[in-house]
Amino acid sequence: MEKVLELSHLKKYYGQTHAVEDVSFHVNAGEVVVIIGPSGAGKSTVLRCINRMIDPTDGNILFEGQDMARVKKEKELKAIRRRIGMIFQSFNLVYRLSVFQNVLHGRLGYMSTFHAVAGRYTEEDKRKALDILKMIGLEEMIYKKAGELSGGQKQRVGIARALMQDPALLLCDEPIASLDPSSSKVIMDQIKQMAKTRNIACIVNLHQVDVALAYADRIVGIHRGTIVFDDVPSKLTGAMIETIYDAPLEQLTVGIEEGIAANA
Ligand SMILES: Nc1ncnc2c1ncn2[C@@H]1O[C@H](COP(=O)(O)OP(=O)(O)OP(=O)(O)O)[C@@H](O)[C@H]1O
Repeated sequence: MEKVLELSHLKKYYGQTHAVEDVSFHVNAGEVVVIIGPSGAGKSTVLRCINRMIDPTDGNILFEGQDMARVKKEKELKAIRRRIGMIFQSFNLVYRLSVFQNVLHGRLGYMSTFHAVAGRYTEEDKRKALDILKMIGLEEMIYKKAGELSGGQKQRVGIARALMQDPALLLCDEPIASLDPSSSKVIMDQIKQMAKTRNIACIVNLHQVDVALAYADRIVGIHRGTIVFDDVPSKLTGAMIETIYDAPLEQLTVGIEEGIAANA
């Protein structure tokens, strides 16, 4: 399998706080890797280091053969980031703009500053946006303002925007944290389907262990900035969940019972 991303000894320190201590793992094309861990374990920090929203303290971030950690020029970063889509808990849409315009924003990284500012998208980009919106079941919403959609619909627009980038890697930071269970299922189904049909490597940060078990090809468990588990879902035991969350199972409320039942 083709390795899309490889992290080696990634570290991120904020003064005395070691947010990420020594993280190494990889993601293959078409694979869904779910990162779980308690609040403050370092999950978001890992994702934000990968696309250099924040600068790592040390380590390597090999993406499509290039070390993201060593790229200094903004122009080079912009070129690499085109191939990394990001999906956020808070959607990060422009609510006063239409669904269609929000989706087209996925092409901004490919345009000159002049064309981007003027909103000059090519006919091909517009066709592509329409195709993706159809695929994701939102074609009837294209002229609606993004702010008028439900949470689940907003996140589908977020997915469509990421797909417009033709990403090799998709980073999803708590994509279902603000959604109800049925919308969560739709979003997780679409992320998984995208990974498989378009051969995109996906990293998904999640709080819900049951969802991780249902959707992950591999689960990475982080505890205090360090990886304590990296394996297929069937290997995640109750004892390991206690280690990751540093608490007895009965005190945990992160979809543990459902998760254990699914793995029993
Ligand atoms: N900008 C920052 N300055 C200082 N400390 C930070 C900063 N961002 C994160 N941290 C610290 O780094 C650690 C890891 O935070 P991070 O947000 O990555 O955790 P997380 O696992 O994503 O948590 P959650 O599930 O609650 O989002 C925490 O101790 C946090 O307080």
